[in-house]
Amino acid sequence: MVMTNFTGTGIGFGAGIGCGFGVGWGFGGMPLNFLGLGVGGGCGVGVGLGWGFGSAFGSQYRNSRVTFDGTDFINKERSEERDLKDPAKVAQHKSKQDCWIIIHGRVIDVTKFLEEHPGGEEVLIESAGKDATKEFEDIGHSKAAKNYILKYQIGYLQGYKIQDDDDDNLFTDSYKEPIKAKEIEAFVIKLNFKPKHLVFFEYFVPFLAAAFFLYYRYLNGALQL
Ligand code: HEM
Repeated sequence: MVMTNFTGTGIGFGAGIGCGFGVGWGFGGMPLNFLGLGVGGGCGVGVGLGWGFGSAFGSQYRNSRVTFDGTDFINKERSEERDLKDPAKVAQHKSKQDCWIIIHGRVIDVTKFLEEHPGGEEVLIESAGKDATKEFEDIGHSKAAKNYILKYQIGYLQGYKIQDDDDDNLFTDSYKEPIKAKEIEAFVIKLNFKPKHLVFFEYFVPFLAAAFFLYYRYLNGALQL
């Protein structure tokens, strides 16, 4: 789970004066956004429910699934698994129920991809637990196939040497700068970043609006006495 800032229209409880506009602090945006600050229109004096106009700023709950450099990281735990794999350990995953293969030094868990593979599951199972770089390249797989490799990659093979003759940038570039778990964490932390002025809007302005409203009610009462 990560928190991100959002902007969007929203519904909020707002204090309105007369038949005019009021400032509200409530829910904004979809889905599951909260603490939004919006401007709402409402009739009458008092606290009412108003539809937000314009922009609302706030915090948003979102799933921790992030896409980075073309790769989906389902969650933090999975990104931490992107470590170096011992070849002996890889070799143990050689069944249909648990099928890992190595392509260009990347360890890929293709168990969930077996049925989806256009070339059939048999060829993948035959190479299970082993390096299938040659077989993979012999077919002349497309860029889409290489993206699948990034998607299902769970780590790198221990002791694998970066090869200068990798002829595809998709792989060569990533080898030179493999994505490490720490970088992913930093990426997520950046998503959390909330500018100071948003904090001001979220907390100070609603209290200010409430204070104005109470002052207005107080003046009204005082004048009637
Ligand atoms: C042992 C290694 C592999 C062999 C021998 C192999 C074999 C094949 C063959 C024969 C085809 C052609 C099917 C056809 O056109 O009828 C194919 C297509 C395909 N394979 Fe593989 N494959 C291997 C590994 C992989 C891996 C690891 C992935 C991705 C994780 C993958 C993804 C694809 C995709 C997406 C296609 C569709 C055509 C394309 O986009 O290139 N394959 N494969």
